[in-house]
This record gives sequence, structure tokens and C-alpha cells, in this order.
Amino acid sequence: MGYFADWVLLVVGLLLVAVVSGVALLSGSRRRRDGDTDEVAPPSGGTDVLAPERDDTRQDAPSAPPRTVEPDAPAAPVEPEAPAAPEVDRPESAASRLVRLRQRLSRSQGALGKGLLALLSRDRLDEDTWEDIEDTLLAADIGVAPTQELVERLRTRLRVEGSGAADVRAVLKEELLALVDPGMDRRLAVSGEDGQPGVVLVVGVNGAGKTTTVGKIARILRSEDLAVVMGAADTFRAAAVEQLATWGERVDVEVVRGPEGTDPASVAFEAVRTAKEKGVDTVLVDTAGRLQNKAGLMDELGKVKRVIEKQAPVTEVLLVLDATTGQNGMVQARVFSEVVDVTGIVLTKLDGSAKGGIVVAVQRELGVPVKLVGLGEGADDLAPFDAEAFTEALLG
Ligand SMILES: Nc1nc2c(ncn2[C@@H]2O[C@H](COP(=O)(O)OP(=O)(O)OP(=O)(O)O)[C@@H](O)[C@H]2O)c(=O)[nH]1
Repeated sequence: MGYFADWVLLVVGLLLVAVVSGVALLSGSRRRRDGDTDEVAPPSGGTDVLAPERDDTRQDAPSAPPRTVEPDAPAAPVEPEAPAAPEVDRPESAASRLVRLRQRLSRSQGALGKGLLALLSRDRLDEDTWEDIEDTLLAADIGVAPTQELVERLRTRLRVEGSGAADVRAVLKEELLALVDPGMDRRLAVSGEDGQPGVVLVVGVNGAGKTTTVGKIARILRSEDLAVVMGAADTFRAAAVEQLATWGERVDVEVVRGPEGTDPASVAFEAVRTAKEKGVDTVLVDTAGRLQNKAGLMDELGKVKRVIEKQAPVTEVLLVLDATTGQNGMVQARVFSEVVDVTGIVLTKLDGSAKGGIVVAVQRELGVPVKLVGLGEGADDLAPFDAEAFTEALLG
């Protein structure tokens, strides 16, 4: 019996060992499978966060490739947020801005006409009154020669044609309009010939509003569905380049730029090359206008123009003048016109000056038309110059 009991104990012991080992083996293989499953689990993070959620229980779900981790990389890389698409403005059309800006022009310029009409409507137009009329015109920056001409013509006509209020207004309007010269061609040459882009070079002293004007012209062109590239050749001041880049972003226009201090001519060259390559309609080139001396300016602008013309002819050279600077502006205008062939004038800040007479003076001085006027700091506050509307604004 004792011998039998020993056998039973031995068999039971062996069975126990077998059961324990089996359980251990089973759980080992289970752990390995779990381990395998971990390896094929989709990685968290990465581009998957942008993809639709994946159903891992599906048999046909593709297994993700093993993730490789750079030694220094964070364990769970954070996906940077996708950059928001920049908002693109819809610039105001030229027609709509004209209506809006006419009122602003009347507000800033109307005093001249009102003053003149009050003087011309006096019962007796004696010498003192004519002197006051002269002073009023000179104060509005019309310039000496045009003032004398205008006074002569008014004297003659009012003596002959009568001096009722309606007559006086009509005569004054006609004579002012003649001085502003409605016959000048004020169209902007923004298109090139033979498939070349139009090249508009914008010059003027710093602070006159050049960069702002380049941005505003880009908006006018974009509102007419023209394709534009801008060249930030004012490499002297990094902020000017940044400023232009912001204008470009707002209307989805590429801005060609170089590091601060780059040769402006190389930026201008690159801008025109890019414009040609992309087949755009117009390239606008902003320049630096340090007026430290005429020779330096001549060197710089002359080179910019020469280099551009290796690629395409310059179709328009716009001189930007600040209307509030009066006679100083005239001196600048003279210097620039000796350095480059100015083909049009942009008169900025007319909203902040009652001296609209500068239009007459500068056109006379340079023999080129005012083509655009700046009437505020708003993005669409630039309007094509219209002689008739301007004269009406002068009369208030
Ligand atoms: N009120 C008014 N301000 C204007 C007008 N045009 C430009 N300005 C302002 O004039 C200032 C100078 O303009 P900018 O375009 O920086 O002048 P800039 O000639 O390019 O000068 P740099 O960038 O230094 O070369 C800015 O504050 C403009 O907002 C305008 O028509 N009316």
C-alpha cells in the first residue's frame, strides 16, 4: 500500500509540473503576440492626425511602417499646425474708389476755390482784391508763373464777360481746368510689348510714400485681374522690404527681395526675370531714395534702370512726391527728373494738405502729368488723377 501511495504522489506531482509549465508556455506566447501587436499599432502623432481615423479591427487595415526615432528626437513628435492660408483681400475697383475719394478731395482742396470765389464775387475788383487773389493762389502752391497767368486771364475775362456769381464760377473753373491741363495723357504704361511685362519703376525720397504707393498700385492692377510681381529694391531699409512683403501677401502678389544691403540693381533684375518667367503683366519696382547727393542717386537709379533693361524696357517711371512738402517737393522733383526720365507723378498725402496747387506747379516744372493721387493711408486710397474732378474739388 505504501509503495502504491508513493506512485500516486509521484504521478500527481508530475501532472502538476506539466500543468504549470503549460500555463507558463501559453502565457509566454500570448505576451509575444501582444508585443507583435504593439509593433504594428499605428503611430500616434505624425501625419496620421490629419488623416481620417483608422479602424484597426478591420482585417484589411494596412499596417503602418515601423517608426524610426532619431536619437535626439522627442518621443512623441508634435505635429506643427498646418499654416493657415493667408487671407487675400479683394481690392476696391477703380470706379468705386474714384467716387469715394472725390469727396475726400473736395474736403481737403475746397478751401482754395471758396476763397477765390469770395474774392472774385466782391462788388469792386480793385488792385487790393487782385493782390489777395494772387496771394491765395501762391499759398496753394500753384507757383509764381501760373499764378500770374491765371490772374491776367481772369482780369480780362471778367471785364469782358461780366461778374455775376454764376459767370465767375464758370470762368474760374474753365481757367483752373486749363492750368491743370486735361489734355495730358495720364494712362499708366503697365503693359509691355512683344509679350514682355510692363516695368514700372517707382522713385522718390524716403517717406514720400513710395512703398505704400507700390502696394496700392498692385491692388489697382489686381482689381483689374492683372498678374503682378513686385521687386523690393529699396534694400537700404529692411522695414521697407517687410512692408512691401505685407502688401504683396494681402493681394497674393509675389515680392522678390534680397537680404538687407543687397545691391538694389540685382533685386530689380531678379524681379523682372521672375516676372518674365511667370509671364505676368506688370512688375513694380520699389527703390530707395536717399537724396544724400545727386551723384550717388544718379549712380544707383541709373544702374537699376540699366540692369532692368537687360531684361525688358522700363515702361513707366513714376516719381512719388509728398504734397505736404510744398517747395521742397519741387526741389526733389527737379533732382529726380535729372537722374531718370520721369514719365508720371504720383502726388501723395493730398488728404493732409490744402495745397493742391502743387499739381499745376509740378506738371509745369517737369512737363509730365500727375497720374495718380494718394488720398489717405487706407489700402485703396489711391486714385487715378482726373483733371475735371480735381478742378471741381478745388471749387468745393
Ligand atoms: N495721409 C496719407 N498718408 C500716406 C499717403 N501715402 C503714404 N502715406 C503714409 O506715408 C508714410 C510713409 O510712406 P512709405 O510708403 O513708407 O514711404 P516711402 O517713400 O516708401 O519711404 P521708405 O519706405 O522709407 O522708402 C506712411 O505712414 C504711409 O502710410 C497718402 O496718400 N495719405
